[in-house]
Amino acid sequence: MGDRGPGWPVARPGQAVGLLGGSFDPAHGGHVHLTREAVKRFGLDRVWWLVSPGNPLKREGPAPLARRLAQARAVMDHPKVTVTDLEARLGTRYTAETLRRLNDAYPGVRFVWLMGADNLATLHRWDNWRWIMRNVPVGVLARPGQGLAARMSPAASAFRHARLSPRRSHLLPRTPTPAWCFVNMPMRGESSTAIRARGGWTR
Ligand SMILES: Nc1ncnc2c1ncn2[C@@H]1O[C@H](COP(=O)(O)OP(=O)(O)OP(=O)(O)O)[C@@H](O)[C@H]1O
Ligand SMILES: O=C(O)c1ccc[n+]([C@@H]2O[C@H](COP(=O)([O-])O)[C@@H](O)[C@H]2O)c1
Repeated sequence: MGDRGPGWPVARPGQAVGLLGGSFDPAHGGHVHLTREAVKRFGLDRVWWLVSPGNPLKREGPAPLARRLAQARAVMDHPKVTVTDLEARLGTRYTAETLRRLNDAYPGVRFVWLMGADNLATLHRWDNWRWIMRNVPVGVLARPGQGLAARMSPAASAFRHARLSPRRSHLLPRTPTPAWCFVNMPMRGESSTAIRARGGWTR
């Protein structure tokens, strides 16, 4: 089974596992809400929060990984959700590389990449973003003020043909790739930037 080591999360072949990558600097109610909605709407068996060693596009480094992990675990308490430092264990920062490695390490597991609408709007700046869209189902969840930018984004245009209707969102983990689905949900305005700005978290 690939190169899994101790402390790695568990998943069985056939299970649908959502991956929410993020800086979580800090984690907040918006992440929790996104995760609960994603479980319901995409029919996920598990969600793993991949607490990033550092977003390759962000100039300023985040708070230390151990502190972000501990805070995320305190915020997210759900039997289907695991908060993990898998990317640090793998030595990856780029999502495409993480996904390749996880597909090798967990054969038969149906991974779904999860993200808020703001990330779809800038996905075309990510390393190997077309590979991600072609090889992994992507579930996008609404975020305040980001709907138009996401729908008009280069990634949404390039993969227009691969968009799954939100009415069929629960089929996403089993839909042949490329496949992505944008679902609306009651929106939550929390952001890590806002929390840091009001002094609720220091790096
Ligand atoms: N309130 C929210 N609603 C929907 N999605 C969200 C929300 N907050 C974060 N996300 C999504 O969660 C993932 C991880 O987000 P991240 O850890 O960067 O939090 P953030 O609040 O966006 O942080 P920052 O403000 O520092 O950029 C991203 O895909 C992001 O789009
Ligand atoms: O692979 C890339 O090029 C890439 C560029 C920017 C962001 N990402 C990933 O996107 C996820 C969200 O990042 P963030 O900092 O907005 O929380 C996180 O898993 C990052 O590693 C990935």
